Amino acid sequence: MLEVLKRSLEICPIVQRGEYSYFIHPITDGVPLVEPNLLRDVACALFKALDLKDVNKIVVSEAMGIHIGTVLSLMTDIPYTIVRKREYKLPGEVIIGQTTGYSKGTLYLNSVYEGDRIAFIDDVISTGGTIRALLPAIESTGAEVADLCFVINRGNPDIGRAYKSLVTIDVDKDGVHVLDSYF
Ligand SMILES: O=P(O)(O)OC[C@H]1O[C@H](OP(=O)(O)OP(=O)(O)O)[C@H](O)[C@@H]1O
Ligand SMILES: Nc1nc2[nH]cnc2c(=O)[nH]1
Repeated sequence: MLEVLKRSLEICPIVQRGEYSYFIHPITDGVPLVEPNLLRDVACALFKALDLKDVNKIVVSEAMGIHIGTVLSLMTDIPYTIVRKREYKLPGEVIIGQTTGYSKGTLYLNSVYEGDRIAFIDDVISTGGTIRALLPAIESTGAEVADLCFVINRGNPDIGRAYKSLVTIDVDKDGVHVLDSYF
């Protein structure tokens, strides 16, 4: 398990965004091509790694949490909501400031309510800025984040609580180096 993910990371291209070495990978970018066997590898590992007991909703973030949220939802029959970069002004919408290693923006959380037990998944964690902003926003609704798992962990940031990652990587100008994996 995770051999397909690890191999795909070791061969993925890097581009410089200023000082930031940005890896380009099917799970985090949708390019190069998203191969079905990679999606299956990731979906099965997420399903095995996450504690989904009594979880009634999956939360993912736009854009690249969406394909992994879709496959996990299909496997588990648990519905999911997407934290969007667009405002809807629906009742209960939570507005969240997002800062990553290379961008700043605003996110909008909908469809999470008091009493929900949430599994949060995302394609990558890097500075942890996004999830540090998202966790209190989800909890402000009265929901509980039961478990959270990132497919790729680059940087291993402290987010104030335990979290899971399928693979931990280091990135430099030469490429991606896989340091650790959950399975
Ligand atoms: O730990 P952080 O430094 O906050 O980085 C992680 C965030 O970066 C990526 O999203 P991005 O904002 O690039 O949006 P995208 O999914 O639309 O590419 C990823 O999906 C996370 O949400
Ligand atoms: N694709 C991609 N997404 C990221 N999100 C945070 N860092 C990165 C990165 O280096 N590559």
